[in-house]
Amino acid sequence: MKGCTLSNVSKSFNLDGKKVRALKGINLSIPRGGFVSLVGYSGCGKSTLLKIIIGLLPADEGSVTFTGMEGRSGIVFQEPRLIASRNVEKNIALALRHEKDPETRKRIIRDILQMLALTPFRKAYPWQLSGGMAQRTALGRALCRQPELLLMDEAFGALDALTRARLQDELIRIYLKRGITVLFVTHDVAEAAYLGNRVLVMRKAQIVDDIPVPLSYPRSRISPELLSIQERILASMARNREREDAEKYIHEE
Ligand SMILES: Nc1ncnc2c1ncn2[C@@H]1O[C@H](COP(=O)(O)OP(=O)(O)OP(=O)(O)O)[C@@H](O)[C@H]1O
Repeated sequence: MKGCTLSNVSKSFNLDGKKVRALKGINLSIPRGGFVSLVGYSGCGKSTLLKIIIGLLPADEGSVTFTGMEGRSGIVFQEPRLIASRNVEKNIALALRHEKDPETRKRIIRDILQMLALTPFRKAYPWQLSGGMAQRTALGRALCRQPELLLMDEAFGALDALTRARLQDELIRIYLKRGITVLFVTHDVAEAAYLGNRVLVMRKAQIVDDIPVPLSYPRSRISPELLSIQERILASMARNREREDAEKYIHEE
């Protein structure tokens, strides 16, 4: 299968002298061209998983391999992380430092600005942008290196509902147009179901459920099919939360 495969990936951290297990024997296949959403309660290991895939953190055990892909990845975080002294265009250009040809660089930046409706704001500085524009700039910075795999870590989590809905639709448009592969971490079950063609549920360092979303794009946010998938995700998370509470209770006793 073409795509990104995680085999038996584990990761622990030391926190105040205690070992915290962030990932435990993760096995996961993200097919090329897939849109995978990942949900789970805070601290279950979602961000660690993304950081290992993109190479920001090494795994303690296991491997990440790309088949039929070169492995070019881009990541967008919850906060846009823009450089305050650089305007939109220059923030995006930073990701293109490796591109030696100035004409190619200009063309890529122009296309990205246009695609994300940022052209009129290309000279604006981060403090002059709305939250949505700043996040679109961060998305532009990730996209200009033409990633095959786009990793999104609660990327729309800080936006108001309307801006968030708009950016979700923009992301679907880009996903369909560019044929990229997306791994999208979110706390929002409705967002996970609306965007993904598969929703993974994580609990305590492990993936415990894999729920397909067999609906074509564009989707209705309120179709009975989508709502029933949301119910299924919520039920899976609630089941896992109950198990967690029961384990805590047994432990405390
Ligand atoms: N650099 C670090 N040092 C120590 N512990 C860490 C570090 N990074 C993560 N952890 C721990 O690893 C676990 C998983 O963290 P991670 O950030 O992956 O969770 P998450 O599911 O993304 O949480 P959230 O939804 O709140 O962002 C947590 O218990 C966290 O405290």
